Amino acid sequence: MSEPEWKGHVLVVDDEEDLCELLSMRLEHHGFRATIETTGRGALEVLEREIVDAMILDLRLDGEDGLDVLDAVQRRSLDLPVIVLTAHGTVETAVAALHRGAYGFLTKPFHDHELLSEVEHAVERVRLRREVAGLRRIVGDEGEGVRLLGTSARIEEVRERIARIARSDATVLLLGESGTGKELAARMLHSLSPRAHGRFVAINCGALPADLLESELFGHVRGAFTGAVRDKEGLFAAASGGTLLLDEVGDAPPQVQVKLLRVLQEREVVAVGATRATPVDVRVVAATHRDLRAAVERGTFREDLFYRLHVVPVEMPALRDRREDIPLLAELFLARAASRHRLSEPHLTSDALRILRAHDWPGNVRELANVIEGAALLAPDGVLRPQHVLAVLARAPELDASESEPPSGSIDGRDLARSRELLPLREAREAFDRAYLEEALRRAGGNVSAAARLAGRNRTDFHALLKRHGLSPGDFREG
Ligand SMILES: Nc1ncnc2c1ncn2[C@@H]1O[C@H](COP(=O)(O)OP(=O)(O)OP(=O)(O)O)[C@@H](O)[C@H]1O
Repeated sequence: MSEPEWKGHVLVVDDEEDLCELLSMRLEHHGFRATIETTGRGALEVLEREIVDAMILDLRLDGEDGLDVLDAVQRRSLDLPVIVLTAHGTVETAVAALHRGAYGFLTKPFHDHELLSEVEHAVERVRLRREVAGLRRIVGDEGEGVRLLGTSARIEEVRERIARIARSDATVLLLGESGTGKELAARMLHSLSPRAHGRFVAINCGALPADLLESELFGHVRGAFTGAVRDKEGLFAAASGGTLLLDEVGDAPPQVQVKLLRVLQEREVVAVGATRATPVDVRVVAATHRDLRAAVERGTFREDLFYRLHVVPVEMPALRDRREDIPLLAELFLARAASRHRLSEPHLTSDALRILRAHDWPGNVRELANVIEGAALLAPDGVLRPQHVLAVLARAPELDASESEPPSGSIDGRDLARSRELLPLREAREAFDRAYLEEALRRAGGNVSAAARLAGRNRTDFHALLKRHGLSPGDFREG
């Protein structure tokens, strides 16, 4: 069953439980989902695991300084509007809160309409900010999604840096693990640069044998080698006036490294078999997930090329180092999966979100997008629950191409146990059992007796288990 459409999610933090209840009832009456917390710590935990659109914070919490809580909240969620509650006659505290970044304040006692008007404005503002962060474009609109999404300080820094360096023609080196968005960053750089009207061309330097890569990059003349029956333009020429991304540059073979160095130094290319150089007008962006300095030390990467490329390095943060972006990205990838697979009312439960936040994401944003899409397909009603996420995570090795673990079709508990933030054992067991039962049903094509045999249980027991987990064998039958 999906939850009703809320206008926004408001976190109410006050040590007076009665007031919390009252506020929450009023908010819910006006279409907002409300979550109550009575301590600053509890509030921070909610922000860790859920998407919150606005927060109402009493500055006088039992044993805690509300302003400290405000600071901690802002460090964690930069864009969250916080409305502070102050007692009558403490305007100074309210002003101090505004100076420290609070969005607005309400003085007790306040009217319903004051509360609503503050909350509505705050939610509207956060929506706009998130849209500005490029969020809207990704939903059902992948082709044009050339912005790095996220509201964490880390990704905002990267976005700002890219916007700043886009104007120049300097060579940029994008560093970061696989799936962190290096190619997307390169596209964004291109689209913000004066070369945006030119072409963006990308090549993976690790995917082709040396000779072929060389002729792809620099072109060749007729007769340069057997099979070169006519002149061929290289990618440096094809990207003229635009941007060329040398992806996985750390994997470029030595003979190509020499030639790349020459292009960067001389700004001209010599096609394979040619005698004359041709000038090029290309901005070069290189990307790698390797530690290039270490490669230089090992002697597998040229030091002179390293310095040429390392003019403007940009480090793409790993997803586990900006976990606060996970809820937002997850919601967006879910919306995207739902539009692609025509799923109605997609929704992520807070328990599922907790698992997503706890996972280490070796395959970064790409892995998150894949896991969400996989889980969305497992969730018949579009509501992503822990078992759907866990079932996909359990067969995740194929998601990260750089990991060499053999793919496995089975569910194992490592993902549960590996999570930094452990689930309570009971919840983890429940989630595992459910995912296991689903997998058994899937393998048995919805046939209960066969699934029970696979699970080593008798049919009656197995039926009882299915019932307990609300699973219906019919959902797993072909067609
Ligand atoms: N911040 C982000 N916002 C939205 N989508 C993102 C973000 N980062 C990555 N993605 C998406 O994740 C996927 C992987 O990103 P991308 O291909 O740019 O990573 P990469 O670092 O170049 O990976 P690799 O090193 O494996 O080539 C893409 O579909 C990309 O659109």
